[in-house]
Amino acid sequence: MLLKVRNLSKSFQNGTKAIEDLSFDIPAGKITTFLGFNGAGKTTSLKIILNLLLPDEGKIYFENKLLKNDFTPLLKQTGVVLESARNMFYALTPMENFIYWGAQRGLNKKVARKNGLELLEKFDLLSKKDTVIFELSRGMQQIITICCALISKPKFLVLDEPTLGLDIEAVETVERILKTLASEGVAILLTTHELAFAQRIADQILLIKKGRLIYSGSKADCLDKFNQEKFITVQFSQALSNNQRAVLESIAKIISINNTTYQLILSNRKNLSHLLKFLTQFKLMDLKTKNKGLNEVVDFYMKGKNEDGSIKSGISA
Ligand SMILES: Nc1ncnc2c1ncn2[C@@H]1O[C@H](COP(=O)(O)OP(=O)(O)OP(=O)(O)O)[C@@H](O)[C@H]1O
Repeated sequence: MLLKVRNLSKSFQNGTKAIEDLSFDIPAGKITTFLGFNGAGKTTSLKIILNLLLPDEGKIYFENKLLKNDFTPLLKQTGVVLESARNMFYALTPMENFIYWGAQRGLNKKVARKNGLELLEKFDLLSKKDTVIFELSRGMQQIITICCALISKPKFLVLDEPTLGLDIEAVETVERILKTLASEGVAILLTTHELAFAQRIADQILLIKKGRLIYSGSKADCLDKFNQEKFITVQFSQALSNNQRAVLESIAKIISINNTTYQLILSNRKNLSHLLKFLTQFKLMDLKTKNKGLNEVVDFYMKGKNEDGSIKSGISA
């Protein structure tokens, strides 16, 4: 495991308990997405990991070594993109920024230039190497920010709200870049409020509520467990008889009927073949199934409700 966080807690002087007893792992080659409402404790956690803030309690292990007072082994291998404009010098070109940020990381000009050129080429921005940052689009600026964070080829990349203010195309580019980096073995930890982006990009999810971790695990497991119940909408060509309805009800729960359209919940996947067999005797006008996404998962945990407003399914955190 690249990074292990154990029992992290932090309160501020004004009495705010920002995080409490957080434990999680950040593996290499995966994108871990930190989700939670404003004030949940995401930035505080990132700051502690980056040694910008001291925890009251807790331990951090990097490559299985406990970091005590010296975070250098972690910081040397970490690139950071914070949610602000302070990641770059806007009056300088990408190449000048690479040389500056490279020097901060102990790289000489030649190596910084070489690494910078490689990154620009990889992310299709070679033609902008000598354009001042001010003159680049917001999306390009964000890519250059990520390149600056990657200048010394770190194993770990931390990004706070990397898609904030970006248009769809730029979000897609950031997504492609982060997925490429993860496939090359970089461990990525990012915060985001954009759940559709998180759903596309996350391998792992950390869900934090009022400073406490309420879900930690793979996105696939999380969605799979959450989708044990299948939501199915069937439109028949004509209304069902009472008998037919009773048979349908013995297979799936009918949650609403609108003319010939039935909304069903199938809580047991074994009943799927029974349902399909039942449906083959009818002329169907439409059939839809809907999987719950991360937005429903977050709603369930954060607001305590699920799709139909009740709390009756989900996973235990
Ligand atoms: N320096 C500080 N002094 C006092 N309280 C703070 C300080 N920094 C953060 N907090 C409080 O700690 C809690 C967690 O804040 P944090 O910034 O970590 O949340 P967040 O999840 O990153 O929120 P956002 O999504 O808005 O960035 C909040 O209640 C916040 O007001």
